[in-house]
Amino acid sequence: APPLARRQNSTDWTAQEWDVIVVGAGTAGIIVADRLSEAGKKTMLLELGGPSYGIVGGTERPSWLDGTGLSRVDVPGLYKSIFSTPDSELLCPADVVSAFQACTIGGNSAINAGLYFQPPASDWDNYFPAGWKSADVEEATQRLLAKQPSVTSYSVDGKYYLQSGYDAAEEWLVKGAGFSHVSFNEEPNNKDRVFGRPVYNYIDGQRGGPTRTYLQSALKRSNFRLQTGVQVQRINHVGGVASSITAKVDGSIITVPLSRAGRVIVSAGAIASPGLLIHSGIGPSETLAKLSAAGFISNSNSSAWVANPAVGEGLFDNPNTYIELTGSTIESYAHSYDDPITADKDLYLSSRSGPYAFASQTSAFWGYVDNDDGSRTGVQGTIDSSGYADFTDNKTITLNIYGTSGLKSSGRVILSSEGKFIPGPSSDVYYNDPQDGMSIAKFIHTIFQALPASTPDSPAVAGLTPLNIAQNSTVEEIYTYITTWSKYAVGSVQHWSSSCRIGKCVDADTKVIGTMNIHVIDASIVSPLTVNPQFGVMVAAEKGSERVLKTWG
Ligand SMILES: Cc1cc2nc3c(=O)[nH]c(=O)nc-3n(C[C@H](O)[C@H](O)[C@H](O)COP(=O)(O)OP(=O)(O)OC[C@H]3O[C@@H](n4cnc5c(N)ncnc54)[C@H](O)[C@@H]3O)c2cc1C
Repeated sequence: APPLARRQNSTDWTAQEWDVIVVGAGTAGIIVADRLSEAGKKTMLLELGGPSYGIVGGTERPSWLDGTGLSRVDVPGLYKSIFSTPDSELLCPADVVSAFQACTIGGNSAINAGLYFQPPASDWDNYFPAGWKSADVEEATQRLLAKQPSVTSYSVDGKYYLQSGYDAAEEWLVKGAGFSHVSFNEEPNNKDRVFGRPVYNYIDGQRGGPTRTYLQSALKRSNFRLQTGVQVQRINHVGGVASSITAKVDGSIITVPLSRAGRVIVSAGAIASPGLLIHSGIGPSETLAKLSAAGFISNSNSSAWVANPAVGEGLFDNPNTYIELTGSTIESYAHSYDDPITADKDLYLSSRSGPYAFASQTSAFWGYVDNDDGSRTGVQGTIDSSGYADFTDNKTITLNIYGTSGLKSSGRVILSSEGKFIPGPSSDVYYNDPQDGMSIAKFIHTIFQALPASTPDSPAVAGLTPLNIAQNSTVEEIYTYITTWSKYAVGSVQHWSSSCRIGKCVDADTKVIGTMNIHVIDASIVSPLTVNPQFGVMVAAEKGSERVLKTWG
C-alpha cells in the first residue's frame, strides 16, 4: 500500500474537532501542517487534488517509468512536459482557478522546475513589515534548509550536462558584461550583476520539496491527517470567528468542525486563497455584495461578513520575455516525455544522472536597475537548454528574462462574472506602471551591448545572436517588444504571489485582519521577491507557523 495508507488518525474525520484545519496541501500548507502537528496540535490537512509523487501513490507516468515506483513528478527532466499535457490530473480544474496551477499533493512544488533560490536579505528588509525582516526570518530559513537542502550539483554522478549554453552564457555575461561568478546558494545576498549555476531542491536525483520532506514526518504522527479529494468551499464564521469549514467530497457536502481556540489556515495559493476568503464573506465589501446578490455567499447576513479591502489586492507575477539565442557552439536539447534518447533514459534509471536529473535550466543571472525615483528594480535571467515556439533548431536556446523585486505593477484577484465567481488574475498585472518596462528594457539593452554585433542573417562567428529581437535594438524598441503581447512577451510565468500582503490583508501573525482565527500562509503573503518564489514561500510557511504557535499562548 502507498505510504498514505499509514496515516494514523483514521477514525471518522468529519465527526472530530480539529485544532488546525489547513486548506491546501501545497508548498506552504504541508510545511504549516507539519510544524503545527509537531507542536501537538490536532491537524487536518485538506487537499482538493490527489496523488503526485510516487511516494504518495502518484501513478501518472510515461511507459518508460512503468515498474520504477516513480511518477512523472519525480523525474526533474520531465518538468516542461506539463505545459503540453493540459489534461494532466496534476493541474487545477477550470472551476477552481483561472490560471495554470497545480492541484495535487505538493501543489505547485509538484510541477515546478524545482529552482530553489534563497531570497537576498534585502528582500525581507525592503519589502516586508516589522517582524518579517531578514533577522526575523533567519531561524526560519535555517530550519527550512535543515529539512530541505539546496543543490547545484543535481546529477548523482557529479557531472553537469547540456553545458554548451552555460559556456556561451558565461562567455557573454562574465567575460563580456563583467558579471561576477557566484555560487548562489553560498552567497544568496549577492544579486548585483551575478552569474552562476541554478540551485534546485532535488533529493538524490529526484524532485524534492515539502512532499518528500515535511509531509513524510507529518504522516508519522497520530495527531495529523491528510485528506485528498476535498474541495473546501467556504469557512463558516460569524464576524470573523470561524467554527468549521464546508467542503465537497465525492459530490457530497460535508462540514469539518474546529475545536475551541482552533484555527483555519488558508494555504490554497495566491489566487485560490483570496477566492476562498471572499466566498466565505471576507473581502472587499463591494465584491461581497455582488456575490451575495448572485446567491454565492450562503451566509447572506451581511453583519456576519468581514470587510477587508486588501483581500486579493496586489496580486503579482513576474513579467517575462523569451529571448531566443543562437550560436555556432550551441547544441540544444529537448527533453522528451514518452521517448527519451535511450542512453539518457538508461543513465537516469540506473544512476539518477544525466539530462533527466534536472529541469533544463543551465544558468541563471541577476542584476538591478537604479531608477530615477531612487527605487531599484531587480531583473533575473534563466537560460534553458532548448529553443521555443518558432525557433527550435538544434543551435538555439532560450533566455527567459523577467522583472522581479521593486516592480511597481500589480493587479488583483478577480472573480469571473460568468456566474461561478472563479478566482483569477485581473488583466493589469503586468507593466501597468511604465517604469517597470523601462527598467527591464534598460537592463536587456545593457547586456545586449556586451554581445558581438550580429544579426540572424549575418551572425557573428563567435558568441550568441538574439533571433527574435535585434541585438542592436534601442531601449525604446526593447520596451515596445517586451510590453507588447506575443508568444515571447507578456506571457505569464505563473509565479503568483502578494495577493494578501502582511500588514494590509493579514497581520504579522498571518491572521486575516478583521477575523479572530482565520490565517493565510502561502504565496499570498509574500511580497515580490528578487528570486523565484518557492524558497521564500517555504520560509514564510516556517515563519508563519512559528507566529501562529506563539499566538496560542
Ligand atoms: C509551472 C510552474 C513552474 C514554476 N517553477 C518554479 C521554480 O522553478 N522555482 C520557484 O521558486 N517557483 C516556481 N514556481 C512557483 C512556485 O511553485 C509557487 O510560487 C509555489 O509553489 C506556491 O506555493 P503555495 O503554497 O502558495 O501554493 P500551491 O503550492 O499552489 O498550493 C496550493 C494548494 O492548495 C490546493 N487548493 C486550492 N484550493 C483549494 C480548496 N478550495 N480546497 C482544498 N485545496 C485547495 C491546491 O490544490 C494546491 O495543492 C512555478 C510555478 C509553476 C506553476
